Amino acid sequence: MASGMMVAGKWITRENEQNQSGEFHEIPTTFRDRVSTDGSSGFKAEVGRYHLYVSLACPWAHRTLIMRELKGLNDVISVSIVDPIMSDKGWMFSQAPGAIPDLVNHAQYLQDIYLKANPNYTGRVTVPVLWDKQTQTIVNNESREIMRMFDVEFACLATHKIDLYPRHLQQQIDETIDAIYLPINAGVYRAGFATKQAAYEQAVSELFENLDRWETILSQQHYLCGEQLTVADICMFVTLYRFDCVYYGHFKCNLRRILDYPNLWNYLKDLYQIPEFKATCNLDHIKRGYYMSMTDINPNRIVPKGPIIDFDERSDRHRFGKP
Ligand SMILES: N[C@@H](CCC(=O)N[C@@H](CS)C(=O)NCC(=O)O)C(=O)O
Repeated sequence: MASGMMVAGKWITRENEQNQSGEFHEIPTTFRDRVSTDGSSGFKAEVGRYHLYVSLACPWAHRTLIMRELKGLNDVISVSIVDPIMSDKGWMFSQAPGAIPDLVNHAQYLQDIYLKANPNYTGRVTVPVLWDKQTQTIVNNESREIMRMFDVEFACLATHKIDLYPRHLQQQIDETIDAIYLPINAGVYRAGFATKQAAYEQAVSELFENLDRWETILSQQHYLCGEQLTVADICMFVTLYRFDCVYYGHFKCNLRRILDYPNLWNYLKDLYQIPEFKATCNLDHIKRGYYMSMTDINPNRIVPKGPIIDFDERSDRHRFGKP
């Protein structure tokens, strides 16, 4: 997706992440500290201390925003939203509709934040980023860990007492998040960024086999881990929400649309209609973010007008009762 990365604190145009077989591989993130309720990790959960940098286009960042909304942490953790279109220096702050400039560090580019945390930084400059205003550093830039921190470590400061990682389901939730990651969440990218036919076909086959499997599971239960909404559903939602508008066309994931799966489609609408989910959804940022930033696969940067999808249409998930 990106145009470049940092090497020893310098921005360079990045080599593609495909290997010899044309398969796409993610480079792992590097800031892996942790906020804790009691501060024993060196980063205590406190009101106003942390800032979250996100892109509304990015599904990984989207997960953390949903968690922040669902927990009622909006007054505890401040947020900046980058411009939807990636610049040739990576993510950029702007006054674009739906964007929120960096009022904490007054940076122009997200790379400035990484450099502030580590002037010799080597790696990708990705969202989400959780920034500590007190020690002036990045605590963590891995969405799954940030979600967990918001849910568990910030629970004492949260205004909504919802538990999205309940103790009795933890193992099942972790297994579910792992199970959907490679074939579904990353699977769409593996298909979209494949540079060899075989790599593309492999990714698409695995993706749809897994969507078929979850379609069956969701015909029998309300959520991925049973009758309770959990963090695993947030992980699934961010991919399903982008699917028909972006992944189907732009990433060639076109065996079926989510609209063609009765259970996945109703599950998606059901989640979207939860106000805290809806508040984080911005199809304009998503469509322009993907179609205009990824010029390798869409060189003319044309953003399609459609499809027309009514995410507000009534969902049939009430048949499982109230959550
Ligand atoms: N493992 C990371 C992945 C985050 C990620 O890949 N973010 C993308 C946007 S969707 C990004 O910022 N890419 C910029 C780049 O690779 O330079 C997470 O889950 O937090």
